[in-house]
Amino acid sequence: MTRLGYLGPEGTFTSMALDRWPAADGAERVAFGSVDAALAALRAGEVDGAMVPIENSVEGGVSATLDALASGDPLLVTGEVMVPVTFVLAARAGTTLADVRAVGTHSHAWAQVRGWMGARLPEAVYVPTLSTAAAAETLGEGHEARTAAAGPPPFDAAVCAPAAATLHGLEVLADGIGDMQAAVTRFVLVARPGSMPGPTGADKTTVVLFQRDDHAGGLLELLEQFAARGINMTRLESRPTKASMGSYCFSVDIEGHVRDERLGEALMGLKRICSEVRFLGSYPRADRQRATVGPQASDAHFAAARDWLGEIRDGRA
Ligand SMILES: O=C(O)C(=O)Cc1ccccc1
Repeated sequence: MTRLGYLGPEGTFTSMALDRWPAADGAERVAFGSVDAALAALRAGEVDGAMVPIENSVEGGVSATLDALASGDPLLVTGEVMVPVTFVLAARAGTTLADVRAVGTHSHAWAQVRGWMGARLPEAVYVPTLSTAAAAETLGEGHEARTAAAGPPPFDAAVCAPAAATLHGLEVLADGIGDMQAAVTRFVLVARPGSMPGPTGADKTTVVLFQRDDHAGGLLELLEQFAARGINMTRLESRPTKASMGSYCFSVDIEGHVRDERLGEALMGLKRICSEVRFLGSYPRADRQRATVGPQASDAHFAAARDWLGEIRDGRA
């Protein structure tokens, strides 16, 4: 049976992403406490795939995921899932808003309820937890008994999904507390290199680019490889390589599949000018939106240009 890891426990937004992933039907779900743990288990062959958060429409990239994919044994993104995120403030029965002195949740959730917290609980102390559902679980009935934790939970309320509050028998003190009601998180299904989904016409490709050296216009040179071939970018982030202060790599999502001519040409261009190009996969877009292809950048245009060059080289033109 296929084993799929995810950032758990049950009730996280990541578990909801797995619910929406058709291939997860009938698979064994294995919860991990962190993105690093899930990806380490995948690299070690303990699971066949892992669902992890990568990007949020309010807070941006999930650094733990971007960094874990940018280094270590190669992994491939094989699909993406979008999940609308709505947050509740949940607590043990009998707790009122006035009792809440400390709030536990995942750092990405905290960043998305900052406005509500500032207005309604400005004095509340933030206690980071490994996931939103882990915070809810800590407040859940019997937690102390199950974990032999000494003393009460280190917070009075959790910011989590409504389902996590229900799962752990918590009362909802406030719902819809996200600062942006339309917040969406993007999750990716990651696998060990092997089979890659074929092109569908509505694909995304993820790469991490490492510059050869630091010089004026360096980033522009990388981006020109996409611009010159009519490739649209959907995400660009710089992340520290961690080697030294000021050393960055660029994590990029582009529209299209590595089998598309324009993408192949761009990746070859990048391979020449970068010290390393880490290919992290081509996979169908969650919204099935077809790629924007710049003028004269279709496969047919590239094929015609290659034929023309071939004729010249062969002395036929
Ligand atoms: O902690 C969770 O529930 C997660 O799945 C990570 C997360 C946290 C906040 C918004 C989206 C995903």
